[in-house]
Amino acid sequence: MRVLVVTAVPAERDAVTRAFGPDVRDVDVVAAGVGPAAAAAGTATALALASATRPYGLVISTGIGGGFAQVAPLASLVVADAIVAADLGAETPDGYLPVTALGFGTVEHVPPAALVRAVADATGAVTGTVLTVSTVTGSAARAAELRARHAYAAAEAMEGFGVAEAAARHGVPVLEIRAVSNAVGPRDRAAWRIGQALEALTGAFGKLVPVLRGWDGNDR
Ligand SMILES: O=C(O)c1cccc(C(=O)CC[C@H]2O[C@@H](n3cnc4c(=O)[nH]cnc43)[C@H](O)[C@@H]2O)c1
Repeated sequence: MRVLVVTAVPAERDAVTRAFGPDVRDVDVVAAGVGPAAAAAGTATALALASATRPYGLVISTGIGGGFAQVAPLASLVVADAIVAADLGAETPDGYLPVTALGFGTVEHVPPAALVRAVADATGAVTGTVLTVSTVTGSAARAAELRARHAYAAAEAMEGFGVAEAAARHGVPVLEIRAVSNAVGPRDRAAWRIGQALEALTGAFGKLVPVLRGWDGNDR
């Protein structure tokens, strides 16, 4: 099965490809850019091009991400059992409403449960909701607001929902795997551990190859 791995930046792409030996041929890794729009555009382009020759059987959104400290500490791994757009909606006097409450589109994509379990078992990743935002959370109040709205939120990043939307448009299942570089909350760049997170990403993908090869595409 052909697999497309989508990261935001080249450093994440390189961390993934470092995990692969010369025998790994059916995995393509692209750095599509930061944020949901760039991720969706890059993923949709790659899927469309491949559909004319050898379509992809799976898309994986991956990279560094913020961890909700209660469940995902620094350098830990998170695999999404739900990929949720956390700021796609409207601000109202009664609080935030997702676009689904306004009668539009979707705010959640659900990866194949059997594959999520296999990835978690193989990598030791925590399983939970990964939130996609367009603005990195920068305060404890915002982190608490997100956790109150998404009780199973484990991580926050900026690309997963965009990748998942493109994958859904092409009928391809999606995963999101994040390596925690920082805690979701007050902005403290000195506390970010991007290098350690990239090392964890390489370690995770080194363990994923047999899982991906063994997955038959069924969600059970
Ligand atoms: O606060 C800052 O100045 C700052 C310092 C370093 C990186 C950033 C980013 O905006 C990184 C966004 C990039 O990395 C992913 N990412 C990593 N941690 C988080 C997070 O806590 N919330 C959302 N996204 C995060 C994201 O997927 C982007 O690709 C800012």
